[in-house]
Amino acid sequence: MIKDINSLDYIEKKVLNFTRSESLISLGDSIILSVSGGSDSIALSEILYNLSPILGLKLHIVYIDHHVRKNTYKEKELIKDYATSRNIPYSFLDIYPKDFTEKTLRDERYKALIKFSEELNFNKIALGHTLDDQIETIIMNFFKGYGMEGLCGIPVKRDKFIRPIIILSKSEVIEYCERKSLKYIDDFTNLLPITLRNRIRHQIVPFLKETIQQFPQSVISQSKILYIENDFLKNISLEYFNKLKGSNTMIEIEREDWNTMHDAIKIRVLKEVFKDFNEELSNEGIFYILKEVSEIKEGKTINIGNVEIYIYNKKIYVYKKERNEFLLILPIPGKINLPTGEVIEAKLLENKKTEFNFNNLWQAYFDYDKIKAKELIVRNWKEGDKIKPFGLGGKSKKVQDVFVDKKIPRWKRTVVPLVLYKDEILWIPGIIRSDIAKITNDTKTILHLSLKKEG
Ligand SMILES: Nc1ncnc2c1ncn2[C@@H]1O[C@H](COP(=O)(O)OP(=O)(O)OP(=O)(O)O)[C@@H](O)[C@H]1O
Repeated sequence: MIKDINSLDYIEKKVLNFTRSESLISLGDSIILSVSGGSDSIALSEILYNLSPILGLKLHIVYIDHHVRKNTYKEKELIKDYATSRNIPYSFLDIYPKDFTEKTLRDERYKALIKFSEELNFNKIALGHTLDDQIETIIMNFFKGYGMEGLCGIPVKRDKFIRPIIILSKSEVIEYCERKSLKYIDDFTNLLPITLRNRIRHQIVPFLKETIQQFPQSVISQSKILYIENDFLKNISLEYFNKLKGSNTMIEIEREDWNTMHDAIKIRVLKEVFKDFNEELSNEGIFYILKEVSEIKEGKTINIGNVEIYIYNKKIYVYKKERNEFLLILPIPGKINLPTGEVIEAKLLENKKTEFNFNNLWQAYFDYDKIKAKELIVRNWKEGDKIKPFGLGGKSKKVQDVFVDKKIPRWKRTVVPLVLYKDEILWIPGIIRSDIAKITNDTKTILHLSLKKEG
C-alpha cells in the first residue's frame, strides 16, 4: 500500500490534483466504485485504491448486471478477482430494466447505485467516465441541439456522483492499465460503428484531431466557460420559475411581466416548466411558444404535447393536460383530504333558526332531513356534468357554463372538487351550490359542508 504522495504514479497524482481542485473527494469519504469491468472503471478503482491511504477512503466495488446479456460471468469473475486481490469489498446487483435503451439502462443503474449507497451509508459514488467520453458527449449534444446545457458536457460531480478520471484520456487509461498489469474486459461493441457515439469516436474525433490544432483542449475549455455561464443563467431562471410555480401542475404569469422578460429568460423558464412537468420541449417548440404567446388573443390556448398554455384575464397559464382523477367518499359527519391538500368537512347541526352566512361560498348549508345519507361523493368534474343552481327553480345548467360565467381558468376546472348526493351535484366549493335540499323553517337537522385549506 502506498502511503506517500511522492510514491504515487503520475496518473494517480494527476487524479489527486484534479479531485482537490474540483473538491470531488474529502478526507474520510466512503465511495462506491461503479465498475463494469472495462478499462475505465478498472483504472478508476486502481487509482482510488492507491489514493485511499492518503485520503482515508472506504471503498466498495459494485457491478450491476442489467440482464441485457445472458452471460456476465466473465465480468463478474474478473471483478471478483480484482476486488479480492486488493481486499476491497464488492457486490453484484441485479436490475431488470423495462427496456434496453441506453438511457433506461443508465437511469436504472444510477437508481440502483443510489439505493445501494444509502443501504451501506456511503456518501459518494464514483463513475469511470474519461475525457474521451466527455468530448464525444459534447460533440453529440451539439449536433442534437441540446443547447448551452448540453455543451457543458458530463458534470464532474452531481449529487452523490463523482467522476474523478474525467481528465484522463482513453489512451492514458489504457497505458495505465498496461503499466499496472490490470486485467479488463472492454465491451467489443464499443468498436463497432453502430451507435452515434461510436461513429463520433471512430470517425469524427480522429478527423477533428487531425484538422484542428487546438482540439480537444478547445472543446474542453469552452465547456468549462459555458458551465459557468450556464450556471448563472440557470440560477436566474430558477428564481423566476420558483416564483411562478403555483401548484405542481400549473404555472401562472402576468402577460405584462412575460412581455418585459428577455427571451433568454423566457426560454430558460419554459425549459424549467417542461422539465418540471416531465415533458419534452424541442427547440422548435420553444420558438413556437414564444411567437404564439406574443400574438395570441385572450381566451385562446396553445397546445404543445401534453402541455396547454392558456391566456386569460391578462394572465398566461401553463399546465399539464393530464387530469388528476379522484373519487372520494365523504362520511356524514366526517372529513376528507383532497389531492390538493384541502379538506372538506361535513357536520350535522341542529336547526336553531339562526342566520346563516350564505355569502361565504366556501361553506354551504343543506336540509339534512331531505338527504338523510350517511355519505356523499366528492369527485372532479366530468364533461357533461350538470347542476341545478340555487335560485333557478330547479332548472339545470352545465357545470362547464358555470365555470365560464364565473371565469374559472381551465386548469382549475380539473382540480375543483364537486360534492354529490347520489347523482346530483350539491355543491362546488367556492363556486356555486345547488337548489337541492334548501333549508326551510321545517328543517330539523342541517348538513353543514365546508372547505378549508388544510386540516
Ligand atoms: N454494468 C455496470 N456496473 C457498474 N458500473 C457500470 C456498469 N456499466 C457502466 N458502469 C459505470 O458507468 C461508467 C460509464 O459507463 P459507460 O457505459 O460509458 O462505460 P463503459 O464503456 O462500460 O466504461 P468502462 O470502460 O468503465 O467499462 C463506467 O465507467 C462505470 O463506472
